[in-house]
Amino acid sequence: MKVCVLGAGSWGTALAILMAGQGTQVALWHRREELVQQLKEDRENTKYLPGVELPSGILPTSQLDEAVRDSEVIILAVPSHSIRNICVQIKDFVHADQYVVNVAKGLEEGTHLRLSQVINDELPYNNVFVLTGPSHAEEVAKGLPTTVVISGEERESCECLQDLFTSPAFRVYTNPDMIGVELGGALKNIIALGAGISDGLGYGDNSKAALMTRGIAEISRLGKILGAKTETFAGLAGIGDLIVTCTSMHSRNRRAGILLGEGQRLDQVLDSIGMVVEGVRATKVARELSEKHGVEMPITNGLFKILFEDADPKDVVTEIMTRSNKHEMEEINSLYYYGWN
Ligand SMILES: NC(=O)C1=CN([C@@H]2O[C@H](COP(=O)(O)OP(=O)(O)OC[C@H]3O[C@@H](n4cnc5c(N)ncnc54)[C@H](OP(=O)(O)O)[C@@H]3O)[C@@H](O)[C@H]2O)C=CC1
Ligand SMILES: O=C(CO)COP(=O)(O)O
Repeated sequence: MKVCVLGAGSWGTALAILMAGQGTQVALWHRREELVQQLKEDRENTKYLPGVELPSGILPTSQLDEAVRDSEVIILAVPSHSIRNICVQIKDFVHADQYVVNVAKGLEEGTHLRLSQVINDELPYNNVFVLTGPSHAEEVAKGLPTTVVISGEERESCECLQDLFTSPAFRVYTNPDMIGVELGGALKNIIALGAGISDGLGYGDNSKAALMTRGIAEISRLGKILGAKTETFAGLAGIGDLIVTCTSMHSRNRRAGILLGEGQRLDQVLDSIGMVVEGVRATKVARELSEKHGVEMPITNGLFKILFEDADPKDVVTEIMTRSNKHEMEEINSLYYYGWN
């Protein structure tokens, strides 16, 4: 199969390396000609993924129409806020039989749409898929064992893409729950910012475990209302991605959180990370969704106050910790289930 990857940031480049390593021909599109020239000359993405050689099967290009027209599979690897724009740019030369695979993790600001819905809006005749899960670009590019999930509406085409992406070091599972896998990928970034803040404040492993566990609880609460299967949040696209993002120094969300916890301002933090920190926009959208649907999301709410209302992270932690007492599972299952009246 011929493939194009739109977006030569860290994830687009790593996926191109993965597929080219298996003999697939990959057009790697980037919007800036100077970066394309640098990729061609050095055979390395020194800005976004330094230290990994680009296999010969990768063709860097700034010609969007050529890259798209020649491909059977189009992989969208730009940040979530650019997904609609890239679809608008390609809609005149996309064919209905081309598969579109989104690998970005986020929700659209304003509309609250999941990214597959945004893509469907602009490319209504294409089959849309999502590839997600615990997968830092730096490790995938080095061939370190990784597991992810692919989701889409048709089982057969999902399995076909499962085969395309699978390698001995990259194991792909299918999951038909598009809503769940997309929400898991988008919402874990909020909790990862929180985990970073906790680290930046000098809090310990207990605090991080609390954030991760109560984080997946609030993700599941919102996800259930939005139509996801709660089991999905116990899988790779849920707790799996949450674990990797909250614990890894590769995570831009966690690193941004650390700097915030150390007292830096959001604009300074985003400048110094220099790559997309999806959790910031996701926090805004998730907070609006939680208000719209009346779902309690104390961690997301706290993050919103830190990011957009200049709240002191320590005060936010105190506020979260001193809410009224609760049962652990009350939001998800009836207490009768546990044998209590
Ligand atoms: N990095 C990772 O490990 C993983 C990332 N993801 C997700 O993949 C998505 C992309 O992340 P990642 O590659 O890491 O991001 P990076 O910040 O590394 O790179 C983003 C790339 O997108 C380009 N870009 C930004 N806006 C536009 C636009 N409007 N049109 C065209 N190109 C644009 C940037 O170009 P320029 O250089 O010109 O600014 C840059 O090449 C995110 O949603 C992220 O959550 C998912 C799994 C793993
Ligand atoms: O989604 C990711 C890993 O699965 C990447 O996370 P960051 O954007 O926080 O680096």
